[in-house]
Amino acid sequence: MSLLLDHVTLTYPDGDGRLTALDAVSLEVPAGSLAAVVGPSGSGKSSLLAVAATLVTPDSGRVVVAGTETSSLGPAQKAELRRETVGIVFQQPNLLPSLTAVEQLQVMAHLSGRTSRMARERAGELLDAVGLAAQAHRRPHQLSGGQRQRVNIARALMNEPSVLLVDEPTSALDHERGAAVMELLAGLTAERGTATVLVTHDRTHLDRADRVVTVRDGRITEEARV
Ligand SMILES: Nc1ncnc2c1ncn2[C@@H]1O[C@H](COP(=O)(O)OP(=O)(O)OP(=O)(O)O)[C@@H](O)[C@H]1O
Repeated sequence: MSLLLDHVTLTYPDGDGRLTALDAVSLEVPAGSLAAVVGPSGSGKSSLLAVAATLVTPDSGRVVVAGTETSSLGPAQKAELRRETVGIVFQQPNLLPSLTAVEQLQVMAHLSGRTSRMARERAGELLDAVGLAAQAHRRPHQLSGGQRQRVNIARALMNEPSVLLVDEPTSALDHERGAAVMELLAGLTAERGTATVLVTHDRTHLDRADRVVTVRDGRITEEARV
């Protein structure tokens, strides 16, 4: 299931006028593919992710998440769609300090009404997939920054999302750990068939993306393959 933004325009109030954060942006990300979105600060990257996540409603244009056209959905339906089909990896892991890695993942599953057994099995499988099987019972302060980011990624995959939205995943990591996280995201995208959008201003790891698009002043342009 893919993600489609079709001529999406988003404006914010700006003094007496409006600031155009996204200007007729179109982007289609097929299942199993990773699109990197790069651009300078203030270009509209976070706005693009927020619209794709259905957290912000655009002024015009269509946002189709895993086959569901979102413009006619109410807030509760959007929340349900997000819970069921969208995984979000924020820049800062925002892990709960008192919970172990495996518990961070189990919390997600409980929120969507899965049984404890299903949650435990899936959490274990995902921690293994991100290379943290041995750290499953560690709390955030017992993990490195790179390991915390891996827990963050595994947590976003708990509910088997069709669409994975990732915000600056490598910005707090050194080069080697950043490269490993990108490698992991590309691998998970292909294995699990997510339509992944990764926003970054760090151009160092873009070779792992299937495609790279640039946002500048709210407009999107496709780059030649890196
Ligand atoms: N809630 C808001 N209200 C008003 N203007 C906003 C709001 N959010 C973003 N903007 C403006 O919209 C434009 C795009 O911002 P956005 O955060 O999407 O860019 P960005 O590329 O993610 O930047 P950064 O890399 O710094 O996070 C900027 O001019 C920003 O100031």
